[in-house]
Amino acid sequence: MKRQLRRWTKSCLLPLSAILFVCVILLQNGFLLTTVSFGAGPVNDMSDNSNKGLRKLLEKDQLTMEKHQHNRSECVHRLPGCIIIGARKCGTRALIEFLKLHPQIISPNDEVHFFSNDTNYKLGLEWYREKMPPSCPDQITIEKTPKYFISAISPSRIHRMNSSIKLIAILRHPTTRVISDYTQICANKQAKNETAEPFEARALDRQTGHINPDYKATQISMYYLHIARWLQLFPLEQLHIVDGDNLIVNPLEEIRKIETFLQLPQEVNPESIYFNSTRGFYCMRKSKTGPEQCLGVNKGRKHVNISEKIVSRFNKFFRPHNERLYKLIGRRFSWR
Ligand SMILES: Nc1ncnc2c1ncn2[C@@H]1O[C@H](COP(=O)(O)OS(=O)(=O)O)[C@@H](OP(=O)(O)O)[C@H]1O
Repeated sequence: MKRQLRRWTKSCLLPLSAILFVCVILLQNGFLLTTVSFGAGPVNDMSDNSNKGLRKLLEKDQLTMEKHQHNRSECVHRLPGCIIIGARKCGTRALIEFLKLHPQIISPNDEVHFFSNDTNYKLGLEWYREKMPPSCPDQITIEKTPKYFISAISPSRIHRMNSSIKLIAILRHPTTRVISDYTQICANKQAKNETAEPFEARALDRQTGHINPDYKATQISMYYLHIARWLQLFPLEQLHIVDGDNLIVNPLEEIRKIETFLQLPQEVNPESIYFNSTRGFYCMRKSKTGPEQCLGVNKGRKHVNISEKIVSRFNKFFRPHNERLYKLIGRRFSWR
């Protein structure tokens, strides 16, 4: 019996180890193939994403590239078909960068300040057109200058250029916007080794302690006043308002609404927008081989500390302005 068992073990052990060996080789090859086919490019950079996401992105990019191929001579400098008018510190940069992920959206890298700046405006529309990157026939050029939002002269100048142009405004909680604005002023002062005046000195009336309505940052957040000026010339259907607070937490939702507004197909690939936990914001990957890109450190700064008492005074101050805005645009925001 013992001898029989030993003979059986001997005869089985050899084929079993051979099978095991082959399995290990196959497994190794399978693993290597996976790494090679999805591993090209900056996989190591994409800490927040899986290989599956990258594969989808590569496939979609390929299809999109084929669909939007153009003869170079058709692509020329064109005036914008849409302008992001502001408001400052509401997420205008993030918005345009996300929109540029769409193959049919093209935009200059810098703010042009054409309609809000008399010196630039005097240079004429040809100067402005040249500032736009070349766009192909199925593309729309979008320019963004947050200053237009508050500039009294910009709506009529834009209207004169193109009365059917599409406009995008982005708004966020008005008090948060004021604090973000003041935080930026402090950071700019600090960079020059200077100190900014205390927030209270700028934002509150020295005698009464009430909100100072003449403080520029407060004025910008009185959205009703500015939007009303735009709507004197442009119909509401031509103005899309982005929820800047939602853009921070759900950028794709806001981008989809803009694709609809601009009558573009939904082609911003969800895999190209992802949350970067180190930055605490959504970042993007602009091309299949490009690295991940987050906005600069001047976006998403830690806000200066403003007391609860002053914050609630601001919230109360903005309430009637917000209500007037809701009535004007037929839509509410969840600003408390
Ligand atoms: N994805 C992403 N990454 C970084 N920052 C983001 C993003 N989405 C929205 N935001 C918010 O954008 C705010 C800055 O707004 P703007 O770009 O309009 O500022 S500026 O007026 O052009 O200086 C900035 O405001 P602060 O947080 O107050 O700095 C951000 O909150």
